[in-house]
Amino acid sequence: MSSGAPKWVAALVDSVGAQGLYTYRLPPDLKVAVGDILSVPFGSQQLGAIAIQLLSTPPPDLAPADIRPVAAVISRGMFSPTYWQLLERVAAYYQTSLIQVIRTALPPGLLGRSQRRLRLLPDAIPPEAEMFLSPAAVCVLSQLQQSAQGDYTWQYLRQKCRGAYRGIQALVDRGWAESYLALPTPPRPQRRQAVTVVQVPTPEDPTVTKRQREVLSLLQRRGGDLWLQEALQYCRTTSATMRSLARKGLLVIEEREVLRQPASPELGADHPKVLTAPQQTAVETLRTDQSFAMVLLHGVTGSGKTEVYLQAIAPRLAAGQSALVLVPEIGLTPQLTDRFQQRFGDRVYVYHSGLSDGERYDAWRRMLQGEPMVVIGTRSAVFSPLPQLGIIILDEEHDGSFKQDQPMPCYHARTVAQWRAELDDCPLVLGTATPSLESWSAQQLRAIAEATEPQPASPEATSQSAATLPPRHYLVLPDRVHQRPPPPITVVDMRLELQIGNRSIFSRSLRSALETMKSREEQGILFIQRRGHSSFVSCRECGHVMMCPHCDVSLSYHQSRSGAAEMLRCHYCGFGQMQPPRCPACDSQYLKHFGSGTQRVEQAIAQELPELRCLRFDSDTTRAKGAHRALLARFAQGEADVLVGTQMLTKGIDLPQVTVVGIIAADGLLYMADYRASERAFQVLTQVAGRAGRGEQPGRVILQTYNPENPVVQAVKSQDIQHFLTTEQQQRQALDYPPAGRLVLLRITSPDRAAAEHTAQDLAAHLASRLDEAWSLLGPVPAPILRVARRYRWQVLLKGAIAAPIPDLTDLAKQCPAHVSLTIDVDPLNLM
Ligand SMILES: Nc1ncnc2c1ncn2[C@@H]1O[C@H](COP(=O)(O)OP(=O)(O)OP(=O)(O)O)[C@@H](O)[C@H]1O
Ligand SMILES: [Zn+2]
Ligand SMILES: [Zn+2]
Repeated sequence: MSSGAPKWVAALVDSVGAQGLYTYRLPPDLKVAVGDILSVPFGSQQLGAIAIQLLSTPPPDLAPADIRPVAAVISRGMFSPTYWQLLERVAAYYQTSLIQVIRTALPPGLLGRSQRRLRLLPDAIPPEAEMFLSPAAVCVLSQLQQSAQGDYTWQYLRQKCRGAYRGIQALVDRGWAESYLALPTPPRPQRRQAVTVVQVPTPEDPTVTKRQREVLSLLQRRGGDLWLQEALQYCRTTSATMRSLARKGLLVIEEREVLRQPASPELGADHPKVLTAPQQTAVETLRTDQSFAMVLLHGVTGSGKTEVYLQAIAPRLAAGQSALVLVPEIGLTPQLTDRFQQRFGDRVYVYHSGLSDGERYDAWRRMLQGEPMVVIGTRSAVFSPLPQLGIIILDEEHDGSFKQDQPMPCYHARTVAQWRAELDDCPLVLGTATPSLESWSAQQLRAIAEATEPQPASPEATSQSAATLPPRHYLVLPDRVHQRPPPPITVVDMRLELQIGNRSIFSRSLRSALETMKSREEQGILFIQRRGHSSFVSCRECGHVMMCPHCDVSLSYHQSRSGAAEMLRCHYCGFGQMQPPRCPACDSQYLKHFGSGTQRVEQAIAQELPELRCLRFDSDTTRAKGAHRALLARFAQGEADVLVGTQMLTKGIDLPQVTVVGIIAADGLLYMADYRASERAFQVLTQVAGRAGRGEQPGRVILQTYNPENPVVQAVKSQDIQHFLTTEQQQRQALDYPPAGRLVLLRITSPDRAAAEHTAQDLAAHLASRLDEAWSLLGPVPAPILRVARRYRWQVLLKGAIAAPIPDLTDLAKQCPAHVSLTIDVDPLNLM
């Protein structure tokens, strides 16, 4: 078969029924490029498709005569060429198919909902054009000529003319009409119901019940003007109650326009702040260097990194470029999004997986328009199709949620962002108070390479020369704004507390700190790693532990407040049951719970420090949409003295009135069977500690532990991050763990126990025979938790030298039986 000009195209068809790529023939005169939006026949339909790959030979399993032709090109150059290069790179590096990457990157229904239109180009049309055209084309032409704008949707033309597709193509080929995708009309303003208190009833008014008065006074405490939904949540009442208050003329319920991004109703504007000297240096570096560079912005907690982002972005927008801001979890950082919206108004778009398909689609179509905008989003937003990208910011770069564990592609948004910055030639800013070992080591490497550059390089040294490494800047914000001191950290040995007879979960220091805090009307944050009440329930007579029937993990005890139902829940699969009154194994009634969680802390406060009002901030209390924001707002407004929460507290909470941070037990974080446990524990503890003393009052942190000597605890206490990272790096080096070496994890899962095990063994044996000496094979072993949600899980870990190319493993999936699934995780973060 002759090669040369491509004659076929593999396309991604926009239909739920479509699987993989479909091959189409290219009609002789039709020019198609990768990324073009096509119209193709699919069954009896004509559907939208994206050209993925041009082929000069057809797939061997298809007879060329059976391959149907592309009907038309609807839109060219919708995505920039670098965008496709990015997707291809992701597919290659993370060992998955391009189509799988496209499914991750593109919102569902992108093409299906797109509006194909045809527009007449009247100046190009010669007199008596009809003479040159087929009847179908004549029909299309006359339809267009009769319309005022000379413009119709394809759909309309198809209804009016037989063979419309061919007719359209003929007009387009001659340059007499052009086909395009209609951009969405500006979204209709969304409307939402709001409640406003308009009248306070007199105390004598007999028509108003006690409960109704309560609701009114609660509403007034929140300013008397709320969204209905928030009001219902806040007052714990029903819309029927609200309506009856409205009928009595005490409040008004009305529809009001919502800003495109549902924020709190009263978000004001915000102006650039006068920068501190280190902020100034950082912003200047980012303004001068506009081409590709990796910038590690290492700013201690409360040093004002956000202001640097804002002022680095502003000139890019002014120059007509866009900015991409990636954050770990959108719901957890309403303050960050608010700051961006206050500064840049409606040029800010929030993009995350919580959006509906329609919202995502709209956001995409607007990005493709190329107007300068700021997109703030989670991991998958790294694929936002912004055509004029001027800067990428990855906030809290150390955060593990930038990595996708499954499904494939198991990508790390930081890695993808680096490629993207390189392809689009713009800086990537990695902001954090606790740099990841990866970013910090890369920074060190670069610094070493630069320091040795002036000498004539030896042949070996050239591979490490600064020229081959991406350009990097290291920017430090060493102090908090306004010279506020970092909060001192007191480590409390809980063993000593026990010795003197204190059995409470609060040490004497923490207790007295909380009491002082309360007397000064300040606020506090209590951190505990687990949600729920207790981590497991076991029988004191026979030792039986209550386990999840679907997973190999113990059930956690949940009781939302004292007196509420006693529940057992699985934190892996969500299974729940009532706590049995007696031990299912021996019928004893002594079931006891062990290990504290947020609910236990909340109950301990109610019992031991009853004057403290408390709010709980964990995934149980923040499940509803907007609940994070609502809870944080209640806390900010002083509705509680302490906020008790999990990991969620670590992210970007900036409240000046918080002076005390208590870490109830650091120990749970310290003993994880994972080579990253220390690094993660250090990050979490430092970030939580950083919530204290951000306002005018100095803060303090009390860290409780049974192991005060632990090096992580010591490092958190001294905040000597350079020392911590250096030691950590040496340990990784000694074991060839990342970033000194590299890992690839194969996860093999199946509902069939034996199949999972056998497949893992087969794959490992197969790999053993073909890996070169740069790689070693660990396993197969059962995953640390063998069974989750009824699937058995086995693992094979590949460990390689940092410079070794990753072996191609894409053929392994074919060796798995039908009911066994294989995930290839390159650079895994989570080995569980
Ligand atoms: N130049 C400045 N002048 C005055 N206030 C500032 C300045 N820069 C930042 N701030 C304020 O300081 C506070 C801390 O800033 P920000 O939240 O950006 O810190 P951060 O470095 O992101 O902290 P963290 O990593 O702990 O989340 C904010 O309230 C911010 O408005
Ligand atoms: Zn028992
Ligand atoms: Zn379970």
